[in-house]
Amino acid sequence: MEEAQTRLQKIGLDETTIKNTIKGKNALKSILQTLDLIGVQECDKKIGNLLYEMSQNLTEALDNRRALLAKYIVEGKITNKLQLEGALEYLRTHTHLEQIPAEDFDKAAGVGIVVTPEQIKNTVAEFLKTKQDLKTIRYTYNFSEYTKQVRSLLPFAEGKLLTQELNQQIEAILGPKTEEDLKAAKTQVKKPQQQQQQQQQVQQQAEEEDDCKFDISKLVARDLATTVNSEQLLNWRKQNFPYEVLTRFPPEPNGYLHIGHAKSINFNFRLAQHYKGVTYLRFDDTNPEKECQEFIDNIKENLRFLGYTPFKTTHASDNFGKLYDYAVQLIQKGKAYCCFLTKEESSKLRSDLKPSPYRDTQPAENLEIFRKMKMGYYKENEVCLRAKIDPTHPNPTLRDPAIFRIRFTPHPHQGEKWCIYPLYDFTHCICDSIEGITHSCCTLEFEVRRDLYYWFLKELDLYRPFVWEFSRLNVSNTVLSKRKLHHLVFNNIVDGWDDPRILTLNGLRRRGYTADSINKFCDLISVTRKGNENIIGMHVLESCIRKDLDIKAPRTMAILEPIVAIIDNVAEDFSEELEVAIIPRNPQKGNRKILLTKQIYLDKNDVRTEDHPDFWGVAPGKIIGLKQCGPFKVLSVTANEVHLERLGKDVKPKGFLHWLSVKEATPCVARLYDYLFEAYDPNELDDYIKGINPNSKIVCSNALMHKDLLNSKPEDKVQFERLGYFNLDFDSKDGKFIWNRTVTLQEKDKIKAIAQVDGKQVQKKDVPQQKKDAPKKEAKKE
Ligand SMILES: NC(=O)CC[C@H](N)C(=O)O
Repeated sequence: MEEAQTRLQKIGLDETTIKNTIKGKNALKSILQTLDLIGVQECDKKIGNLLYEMSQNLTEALDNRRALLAKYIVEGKITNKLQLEGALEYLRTHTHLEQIPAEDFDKAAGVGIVVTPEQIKNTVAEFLKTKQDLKTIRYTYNFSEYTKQVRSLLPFAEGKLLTQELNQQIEAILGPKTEEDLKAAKTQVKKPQQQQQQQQQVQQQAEEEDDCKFDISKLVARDLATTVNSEQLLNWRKQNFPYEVLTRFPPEPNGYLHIGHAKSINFNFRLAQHYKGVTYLRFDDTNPEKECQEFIDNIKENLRFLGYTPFKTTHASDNFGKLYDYAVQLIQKGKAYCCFLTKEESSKLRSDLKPSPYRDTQPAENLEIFRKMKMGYYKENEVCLRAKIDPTHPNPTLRDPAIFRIRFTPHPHQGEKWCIYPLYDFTHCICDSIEGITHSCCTLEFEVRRDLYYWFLKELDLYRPFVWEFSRLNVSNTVLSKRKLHHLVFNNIVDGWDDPRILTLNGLRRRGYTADSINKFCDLISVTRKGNENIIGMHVLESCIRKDLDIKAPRTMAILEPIVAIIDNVAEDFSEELEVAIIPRNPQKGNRKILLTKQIYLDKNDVRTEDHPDFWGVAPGKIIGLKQCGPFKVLSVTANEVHLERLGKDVKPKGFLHWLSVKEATPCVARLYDYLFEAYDPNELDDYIKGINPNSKIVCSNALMHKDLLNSKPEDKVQFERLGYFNLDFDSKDGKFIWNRTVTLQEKDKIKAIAQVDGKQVQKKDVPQQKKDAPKKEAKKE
């Protein structure tokens, strides 16, 4: 490993990349293979990074192009990531070519397009002429927006040069920053540290644009440039579909949707909307053994929940008749044959790159067998229909893949009509084509299948949509693969498909995630072709819901583990009505009333019989605050009772606790959730189950809530002060209230590092020791 590290250092990779590469075994193998292939020991950082990027993007199908790409990089023909992406894109769409035509390839990779400093200068100058308000808004202009816009004018220019030039010219126009400018910047962002951070982020973002983050317009432009359809086919599409952009979301109804699907839904719908086009929901229902109505209904419901209305809902299975006819056409053309090999025999031949003995059966005979397959004449697996492509092809998906097979299983949407079913690859492209889809977007695992997709449409002379793959979503501390989710559900490791700890859309919804927060998350992570290995931290998702609920969720109080407290210095029948804002940030939502009485409940977690200097909660002799009603002195504490004395308002306690009057408290249950996996990336473990967090669910059965909540309905959301945001569970009925904690008020790590007591930062030592998942100290001042 040390040797690997030195080698990666010598090509100028940064330490984090090196660390991650060594961890991800495949990543390391790939870059070392590249270096070995071209015999490079040491090189410029820029070349090293490009070689690295290239190696990470080589799929199996492109492995034979490694040398070509490496040569272009080392020779300085490919000098940035945008060019590299162009080159890769070309190779991906031309895997069938043995020899790559240099001229076409160079064009695709932008070889020879040198953007001179002169050009950059002129373009920036032209661009700034269009910004007439710059002199008025001065340095408060939107840096990231500006960068993005110039960048789109000169896509092959080097990012850094471009931003440098932009900064220089702006300074030349505005002159150096005046005191006024500095003030304006300060009022824009309050904390200088935050401002700095933001600027850094923007800078980073601008640099990352070099990574060829595809935005929607680039995607469409590329489509137009590479369009391959004949005029006739384009006309056919134009006449039948009035939308220039038509996308689809094509789930197979064999499971529940998760956050990764939300990414795809969000992308497909937004892409179409952007161009005033529409999106279909298509059930990719070719496998009746795994599909059922329950999943179909659930997918529809999830789309509704997320706020998307498909222009049409279609079923691949509605095209079974057409697919049958297309298969007949292929047979007639001599491009498909019936194959009687067993599964084992055929996979052996396929891995040995040998042809099937049935490959040369004549079309007439194949037609007859295929007709008999449809009539139910053969048994399951006795025979299948295969496309006749190339048994020796380096891309295994092109080695005479099966396209129709026999299954005597009724279909959830077609009933008993069919006993032969088309397979995914054959079905998907034809359905896309029939539906006039312009952009067929899917995750990168499907990349190897793209050539096959194009092959069918070419042979059948059908309109060809543009296929574009994006990287799959990975989120930390959880798993998203269908197989792993199935395992968790069927082994009762979680409580069903809607367990609030998993990221199925039903789970998220039950946890209390709103559609807005999920869509916001999808916007935030954006859609790129960058490697499938990227993991988005769970905290990103959590911060989306926190922000959303901060402005939506009414504030109230609850107690997880009650203990009675008595205020000694007030009368037996004392009661004081306090009026407080429902959502402090949103005064329009009005006020709520709470009652302070002689007897109240506190949370046991905030109470100790013995004091400790690090502790600021309830302990004998302490001064504490109660939310909304000021300071109290703790007179005594026993295991089940606290005595307090109310103090005058001029005393300033360190922290404020949540409480409930015994007159206003009513029973409820609170479920506190934590990450389902302790491991950041459970997929990396030999056995991902070992990464499970044993304390991911804690149920507080004796909790209390304010009685105002007795009218709550499932899916109502509240903030229990200091405890977090909670969602009323679907199981709440017959007077039983179950609250699921959606998220704590502060990020896990931050809770550990600092705590703010009513707006004031306190040192770490002031923070009480917290048990895992114990109620956390509150972050924000209300
Ligand atoms: N091309 C694709 O987007 C693949 C869709 C496929 N039905 C799936 O659910 O994974």
